[in-house]
Amino acid sequence: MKIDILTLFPQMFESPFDASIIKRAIDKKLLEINTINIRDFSQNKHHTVDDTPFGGGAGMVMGPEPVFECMDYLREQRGGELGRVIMMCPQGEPFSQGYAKELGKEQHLVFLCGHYEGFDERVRETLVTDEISIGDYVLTGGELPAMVVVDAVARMVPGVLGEAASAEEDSFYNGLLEHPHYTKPREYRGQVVPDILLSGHHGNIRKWRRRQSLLRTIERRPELLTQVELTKEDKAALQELLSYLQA
Ligand SMILES: O=C(NCc1ccc(CNCc2ncc[nH]2)cc1)c1csc2nc[nH]c(=O)c12
Repeated sequence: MKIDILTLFPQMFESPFDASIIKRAIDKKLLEINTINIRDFSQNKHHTVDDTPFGGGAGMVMGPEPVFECMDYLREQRGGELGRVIMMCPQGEPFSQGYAKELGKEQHLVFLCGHYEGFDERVRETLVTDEISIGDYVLTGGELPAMVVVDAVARMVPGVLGEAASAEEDSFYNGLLEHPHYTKPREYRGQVVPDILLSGHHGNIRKWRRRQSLLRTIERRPELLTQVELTKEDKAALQELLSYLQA
């Protein structure tokens, strides 16, 4: 997968992609991430990229020229056509694991990171295929959101995660919250690991973990349960948990 990121702050992207899974994916040529400085495509002698809004009001708006010029350059670089062009913006569709899976199937993604009050509307109308928000809170720009989306999408690219992790990943898609995890030592500062996990009974361990996931989901995110297909065993466990909780 090839990823192009249009931004005013390319340097922000150096370290997050220079570590861990993403770095390995880049080294394995599964992923290529390029950043392009929108300011390099400003036509005026002061290299400005923003200006005051028509109609008045606070803040500045990112002008259309540098972005259109940059996209022309990129289109030419990429042999005439671009993949999905994703504008990061607070008004966008809320990002999700499903969205990450969908984007993980693409060969080429272009990310547009905004600043100030965002882009001139003609950018959205003409160049953008997707608009994504990473949540209902106000950040200083689109760069961190772009990093979040790139991170989640990169994990979906075949070969980026190890086989084991991706199999484990599928269990995440069952939509429940994860069960507790433990590792050595068995006892630490008086807190012990549940015996079941030391029993070696893999069937019982699987059951225990599933029940823990159900319990944790009920306690913290009950609304997730409506999207999960529950097995007979799950429903029996929930009945038991509910009767226990009501007791
Ligand atoms: O570009 C992003 N943020 C910078 C930013 C923040 C605020 C404003 C609008 N200015 C104030 C206002 N509110 C209502 C009217 N005017 C524009 C741009 C961003 C991209 S994805 C994302 N996901 C979650 N949160 C985010 O902030 C983002």
